Amino acid sequence: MLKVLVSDPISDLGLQQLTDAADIAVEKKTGLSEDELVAIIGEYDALLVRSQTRVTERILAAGARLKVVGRAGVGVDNIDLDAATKRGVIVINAPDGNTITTCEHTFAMMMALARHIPQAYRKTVEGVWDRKSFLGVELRNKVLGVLGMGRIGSEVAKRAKAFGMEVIGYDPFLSEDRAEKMGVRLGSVDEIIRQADFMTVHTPLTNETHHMIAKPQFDVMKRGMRIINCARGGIIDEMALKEAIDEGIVAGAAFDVFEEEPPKPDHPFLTHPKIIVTPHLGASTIEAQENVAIDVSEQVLHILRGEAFQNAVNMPPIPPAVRAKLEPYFELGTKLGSFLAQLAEGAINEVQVSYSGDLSDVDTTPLTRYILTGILSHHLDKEQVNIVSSFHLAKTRGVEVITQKSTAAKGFTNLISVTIRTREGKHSAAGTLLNGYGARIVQIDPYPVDIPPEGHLLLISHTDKPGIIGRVGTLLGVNDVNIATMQVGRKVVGGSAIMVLTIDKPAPKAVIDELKKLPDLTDAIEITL
Ligand SMILES: NC(=O)c1ccc[n+]([C@@H]2O[C@H](COP(=O)([O-])OP(=O)(O)OC[C@H]3O[C@@H](n4cnc5c(N)ncnc54)[C@H](O)[C@@H]3O)[C@@H](O)[C@H]2O)c1
Ligand SMILES: O=C(O)[C@H](O)COP(=O)(O)O
Repeated sequence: MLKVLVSDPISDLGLQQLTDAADIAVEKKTGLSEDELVAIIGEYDALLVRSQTRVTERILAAGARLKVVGRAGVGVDNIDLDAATKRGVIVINAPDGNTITTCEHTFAMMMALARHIPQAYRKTVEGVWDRKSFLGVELRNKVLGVLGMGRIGSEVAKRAKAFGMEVIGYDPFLSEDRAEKMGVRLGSVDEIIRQADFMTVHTPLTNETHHMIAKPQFDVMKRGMRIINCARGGIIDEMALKEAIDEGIVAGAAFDVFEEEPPKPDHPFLTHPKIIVTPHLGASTIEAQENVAIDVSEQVLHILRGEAFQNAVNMPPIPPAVRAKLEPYFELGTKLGSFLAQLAEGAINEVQVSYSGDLSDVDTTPLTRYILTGILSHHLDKEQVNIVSSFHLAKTRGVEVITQKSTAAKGFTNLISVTIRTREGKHSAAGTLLNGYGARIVQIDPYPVDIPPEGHLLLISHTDKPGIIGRVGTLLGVNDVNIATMQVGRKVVGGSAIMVLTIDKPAPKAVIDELKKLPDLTDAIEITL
């Protein structure tokens, strides 16, 4: 008999496929401590959780029979994915089941914010009939900025149109075509903060999105904006938001999620008259809870029975012979992907990968997955992008993936060439493993180079003219940016050229901006690998 432990409140109806299965015993034990879970997890083949149970390395280590952890919801930040991967435990989630529910909560928050409903309710039930203090605003004819146009953001945009709002959306994966079909104006973060009357965030919390709305953004924000966060605490800097409200820049805010959950009792949002809050209720409807439980139960059943499954967020097995051949290239592939994602601007439409030489005689799909992981991790939630999910994520984001093979490798024994196309243009990079010398990037766009793919790189596009290297070196030196190595690549004398510097620590943004102002320099981009 296979045993499944359900350690958080999960819909009974949604679990029915598991409870009805004759070969599976489902046990519900909620509210257990880590020690209590460690003590019993050894008896179970599957563990089902929401966001309350923290699935730690200790729990995974004690799960001798554990084959799968199922998350009835989207975020897997409560599960130690690395530990699960190391122990061969598959982690799956239910990314689609709570999209509409969370979108509707966002709208509930937006309307409550526009009409001061929680504040008015409180006064009314306290016996005060106050019809003067709660003058609201209409949504109609207002501009809604949506940061993150994935599953939830897109649904919010759709509903906003029905309310007569103009929607500006920003998402690195939102193409002009898709935006046009949705009736959404494609904008930048800057355009949204300067133009929107309401702004709602629907991105994962990543290094890039952490505090993406903070003091510098509030300083230039359209006065009177109303802000909603039903995604993850930390995307908006909470303290900077409170100050912006107190200074009259922001008219009000509605938050379902917090940097620390639950927030401390003295958190200023809990008593602020212009901020409304809910306790992470975005996914809490009967329907969403049934949906996510159905999705996760179905996949757990497949996994326990050894059948094909979807929505795994960690590693799948790779045949040993293929792994032996490809493994040395996994890191190079990921770095080439990450390099290009940082270099490219705009929504990615196509990724083209070409394998030459030694690599052409095996199934390179796992390696392509690593390259895509490198590309997608730059914009999506790192915990959700891995070699299992990367193809699926690329497809759902409208990114076409094309692979080619050839036996000739331009003088190298092996060569991986990757080209990314966006609506702004295309960029390519090629890498190889040099016997005894490790990984190298050997081509960037048309320019031959020889760079180890690691650390902090500065890519400077310029015109091939005397003096430019000196000017760049002087500016960096004056600003205490130490150059470790420097290379220059060009196709023709006096034409366009590229300079690649490795620097010991990241250069401040102000220094990059200064670099861009130097004569004959066309662009400067910092890349961290
Ligand atoms: N409050 C809740 O209970 C609740 C419920 C469900 C989901 N969520 C959260 O909502 C968020 C969105 O969920 P989803 O299902 O729509 O995810 P999704 O992956 O479908 O969409 C996220 C989008 O954010 C975009 N993005 C990444 N970095 C960005 C950046 N710097 N600027 C703009 N866009 C960026 C991605 O390209 C992606 O399209 C997640 O953080 C999820 O955990 C919260
Ligand atoms: O990531 C999610 O799916 C949401 O944040 C909901 O989490 P919950 O299952 O704890 O409500």
